[in-house]
Amino acid sequence: MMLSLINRLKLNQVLFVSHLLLVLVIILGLSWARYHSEWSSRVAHAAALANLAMNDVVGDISTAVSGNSYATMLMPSAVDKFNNINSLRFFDVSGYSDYSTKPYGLRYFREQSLADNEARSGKVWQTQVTEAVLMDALAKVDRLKAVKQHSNAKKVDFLLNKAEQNYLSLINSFELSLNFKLPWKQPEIALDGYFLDSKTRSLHTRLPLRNKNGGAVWAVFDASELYSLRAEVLQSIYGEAFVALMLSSLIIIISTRWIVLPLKRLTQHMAQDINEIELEAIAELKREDEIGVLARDFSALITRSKLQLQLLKQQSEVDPLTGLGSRLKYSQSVEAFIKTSRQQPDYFGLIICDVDHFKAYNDIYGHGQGDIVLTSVAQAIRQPLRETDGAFRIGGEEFVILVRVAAATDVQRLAERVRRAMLEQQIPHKGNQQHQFVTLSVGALAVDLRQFSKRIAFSQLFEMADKALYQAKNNGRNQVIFSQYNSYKETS
Ligand SMILES: Nc1nc2c(ncn2[C@@H]2O[C@H](COP(=O)(O)OP(=O)(O)OP(=O)(O)O)[C@@H](O)[C@H]2O)c(=O)[nH]1
Repeated sequence: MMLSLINRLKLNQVLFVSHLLLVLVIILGLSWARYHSEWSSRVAHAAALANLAMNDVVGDISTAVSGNSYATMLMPSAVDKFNNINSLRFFDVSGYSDYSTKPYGLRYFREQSLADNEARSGKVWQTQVTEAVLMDALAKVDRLKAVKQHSNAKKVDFLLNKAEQNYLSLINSFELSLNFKLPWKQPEIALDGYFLDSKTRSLHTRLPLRNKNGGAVWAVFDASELYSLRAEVLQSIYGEAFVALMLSSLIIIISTRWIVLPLKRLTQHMAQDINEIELEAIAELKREDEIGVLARDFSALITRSKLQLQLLKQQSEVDPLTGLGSRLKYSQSVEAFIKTSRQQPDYFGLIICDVDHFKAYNDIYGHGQGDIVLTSVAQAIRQPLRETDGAFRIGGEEFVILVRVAAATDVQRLAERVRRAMLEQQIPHKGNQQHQFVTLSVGALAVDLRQFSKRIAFSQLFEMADKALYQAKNNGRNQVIFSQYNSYKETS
């Protein structure tokens, strides 16, 4: 199916389609590579900017983790600091305090990004709050309340107040942890690495903590701004690819035409009749490339063919035995002969000569000798003719003379001279008992071209001359029977 489709295509179509496919593959490949590198570098740049913005916050968090302290991180000023980081939506801190083996856990989440201009405040909470921790904090409050009943010391008031605050904060964190559902899956990324989540359009980074026991901050940023940049990148790449495709198509069209047009012109030359081909008009002959070679080979072939045709024509127009015109030449010349004759107010003569008893001659003297007689007949015919007259051997021993003369009797006179010229050669012919020499019977027809009707076909004129010849044979041979078109006379 595919193969038959390809076979049906023209050369220029194949060239165009194959080049276009090649160019398409190259443009797609280059565009994809360019998009990939551009997009990757933009994402890397966005991740580096996000990490830079987190730098201060990571410092604060590291200090808090080091001292296992949550209070500073839960203060409104700290939350403001987190809120001020452009596009930060979430972070999760996991690490170990430097002074105890307790795990440290803190989370920040801001519902809406700043991208839609709604600067909502985020929430921060502790993540390692278990019921046991809550019970401990409540027990501490109860203990301090019991102490307060026996003491009015200000320090007890302060400690009780702090314990109550801590308890409330822990309850708050506990509830937040219970109710919070992560909108993202935590990706597996190395420290200082990043990951762009196309589904949620968010950029994830993982930053190391700077305290002794270490830990990491997983931060999530809103990436919608990055995606709008991607649309710009794509648009510019599409634009460049389109321009490249248009330019390439133009080049393909020009180069295809450059190859195919000369071939088309060459085939047009080839389709012409060989005699009408003008070799000088073939511009491709001057080309240096393969088309030039093809054109020169074609030109040499045409020249050779023309020469051979000319040779063949000459051979087919001449009777090889007698050197007179052949039957083919006769049939080609006859109409032209009448047409030329009709331009002048004179006579057209058609003379048919036939060797008498030639079969007998061949039988007695042999075929080779018969051939010599035929050349002698040609000689006898040629003698009285002018250059403008035509003489042909149209059959074995049958000859035709076409002449133009001023008077009808000139045709008769000419026929008579031929007959006599043959007789005068005195070639012995025992089979021609009446005359003893080789003789000719002649049928001659004169046509007055002023009376000549266009409606009469040349074959009818030939029939009339042939009838005269038949009569000459019947009357005893070695004689001329003369007739005229429309009038019929007889001489001997
Ligand atoms: N030698 C030779 N003979 C030829 C050639 N072409 C034809 N002939 C012979 O010419 C003879 C013609 O014989 P016919 O047509 O019977 O006529 P004819 O014997 O001349 O008798 P009439 O025409 O009635 O006088 C045949 O025997 C042919 O073989 C040729 O090229 N060379």
